[in-house]
Amino acid sequence: MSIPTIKHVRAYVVRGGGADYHDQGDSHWIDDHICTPMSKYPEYCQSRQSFGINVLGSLVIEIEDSEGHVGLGVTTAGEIGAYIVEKHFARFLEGARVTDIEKLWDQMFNASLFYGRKGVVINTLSGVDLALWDLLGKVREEPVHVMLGGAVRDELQFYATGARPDLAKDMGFIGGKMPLQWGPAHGDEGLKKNIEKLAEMRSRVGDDFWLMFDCWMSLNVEYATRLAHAAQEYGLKWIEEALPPDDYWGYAKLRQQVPSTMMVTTGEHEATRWGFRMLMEMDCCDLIQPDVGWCGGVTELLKISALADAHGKLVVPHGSSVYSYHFVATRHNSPFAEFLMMAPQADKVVPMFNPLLLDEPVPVNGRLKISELDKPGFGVRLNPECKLHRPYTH
Ligand SMILES: C[C@H](O)[C@H](O)CC(=O)C(=O)O
Ligand SMILES: [Mg+2]
Repeated sequence: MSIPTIKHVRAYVVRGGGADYHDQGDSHWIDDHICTPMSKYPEYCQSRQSFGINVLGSLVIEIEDSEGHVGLGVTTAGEIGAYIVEKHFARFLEGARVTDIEKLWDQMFNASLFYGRKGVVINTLSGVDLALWDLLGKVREEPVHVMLGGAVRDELQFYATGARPDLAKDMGFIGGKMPLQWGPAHGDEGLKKNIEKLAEMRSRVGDDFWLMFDCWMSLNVEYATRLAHAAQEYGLKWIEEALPPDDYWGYAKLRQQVPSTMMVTTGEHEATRWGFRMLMEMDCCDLIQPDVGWCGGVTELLKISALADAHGKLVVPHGSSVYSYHFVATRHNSPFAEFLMMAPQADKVVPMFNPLLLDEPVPVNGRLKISELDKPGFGVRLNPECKLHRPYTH
């Protein structure tokens, strides 16, 4: 039997939505006064785009094999990522067999260790890894979830992230995660407004619908503890990413201090098995949220998930649409998935990577049948109407 080899690697940049889902137009809930570590500067408080949350843009990676199959991966890494793929990672990929995913991951990681480890370099590596899994699926004519061992359930169930949990409930989701709007810089008055918002949502959705706060790295232990206790009365299910990702010590303390009925979650800005090992061994949280496009790709997520399983932690990946769904379908310790509401008013279901991908499945009534994922690879293709820019070649 002959195994195809990788012939060409190409990296493109695209603006406006896609993998960089913060790169939206005006009047979008995702850029409307969300609390961040930059909120202490009044000039960067109202809009995350004002401090550059959308500065990277989407990175699109195509990996073509000797038989003409093309694997596609996308992530948030823009032009920096395109440079790394073309000028550095391509040397390992071209000429390798399409099955060499584990070895290629190791080579890309170790070769970039001196400037990488986390952040945009691992985002880039993740995007390449997704393209490799997509390519292998196309060669084998199998969905990624089949290659990962097969689905353990018939359908996925989703909670929604957005400004309108009440509308998410009407759309069939099991819960709604709201961005926190006020942080320590806004004092007691801000904390009161956060709780008022939660109370209002609780009154709209009733007792049984999950409500969560996404704090996007912006609090400190003291504030997060006070917020958690004040939110207990309104049944907050979890407090997410309350602290900066490097504050493992703070997370460990916070987890001890929140009400016992409330989960502490984090991990969307964490990367690799070593980063997650810190979160787990220090008992920082109850549920981890790796983003498959940022944590090291599917190859690394499998290791992170096995580690989490052994520590009794749930794994509910951050966003990332089909790239998460194929994984969540196959894991017992990933009982549900996230859906990020990309409609500007969070009032309807729009594909998360809109407009970049075609054939991207979306939840219907808060659920997605695994059979919707039964296509080779990740089952999505590039929208030809999106303008791709290839800033570097090799
Ligand atoms: C809403 C959050 O601030 C962020 O944009 C998305 C996120 O952290 C999540 O989906 O989780
Ligand atoms: Mg989050």
